[in-house]
Amino acid sequence: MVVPPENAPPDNDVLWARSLHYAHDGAPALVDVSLGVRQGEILALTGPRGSGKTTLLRCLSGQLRPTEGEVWFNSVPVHTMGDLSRERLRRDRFGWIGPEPQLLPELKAWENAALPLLLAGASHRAAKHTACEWLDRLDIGSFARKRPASLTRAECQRVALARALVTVPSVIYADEPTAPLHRADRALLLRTLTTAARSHEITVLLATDDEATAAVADRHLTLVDGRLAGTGAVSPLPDTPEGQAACSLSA
Ligand SMILES: Nc1ncnc2c1ncn2[C@@H]1O[C@H](COP(=O)(O)OP(=O)(O)OP(=O)(O)O)[C@@H](O)[C@H]1O
Repeated sequence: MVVPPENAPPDNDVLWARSLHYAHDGAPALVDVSLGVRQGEILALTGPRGSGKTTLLRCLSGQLRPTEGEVWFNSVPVHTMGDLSRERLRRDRFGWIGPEPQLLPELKAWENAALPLLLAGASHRAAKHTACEWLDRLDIGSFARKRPASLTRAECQRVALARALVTVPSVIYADEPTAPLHRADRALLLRTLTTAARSHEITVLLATDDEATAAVADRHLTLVDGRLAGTGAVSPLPDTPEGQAACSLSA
């Protein structure tokens, strides 16, 4: 029998962090943050501007190495991984969408959306097919051959969402993804994100300071000055095995 190490995280959390600390140039941005997130759970990270939401997402996704503390993904330690392994993990298992679409201007919409697949070695044809399917679901299939300069900001943000979803990642980190959008565009983006998450059991960490956006989540955690300040269920969890399983916090 394999005995798990004493300090290993619980098996049933897809993402788990213990006592995270992070300082930007010596200024603390995260202080002693611990959390666990179940597969398929949509977790809202709320809190005022500057409270540490982005820093936490970046630590959990392996973009930043915490100053102290641990991050585990599917019982694998991320905080001790080398740079190459962390890059591969982010490319293959994680998706990211931020407040700005950050598309490559020289690439067409479908090429931007297909990038993670192309970088992972998928054939051009297969990557194009999958990317165009996601663009269709986001109602921008007809713009697949356009470049970002000829798209609106909202359309670019949908391309960025397609890029985050195209590998059907285990976890999507969504950092204020609706911030640049008007109400109708917000609703479509959130609906697509949550529908995809529910149907593919993708875990979503959604950082937002907008109450309406946070309301799509199963649970929320609030950060204040880099510390966890509160937690709660946003809406009743669905009456499914995934829904029943989807809640854990060790703060
Ligand atoms: N690259 C950086 N260099 C220096 N300080 C930073 C950097 N990024 C963030 N900070 C500081 O760290 C703290 C947490 O910022 P962070 O962006 O994580 O918070 P946030 O809750 O996501 O805020 P916002 O909603 O404004 O994005 C803030 O005081 C911020 O000024």
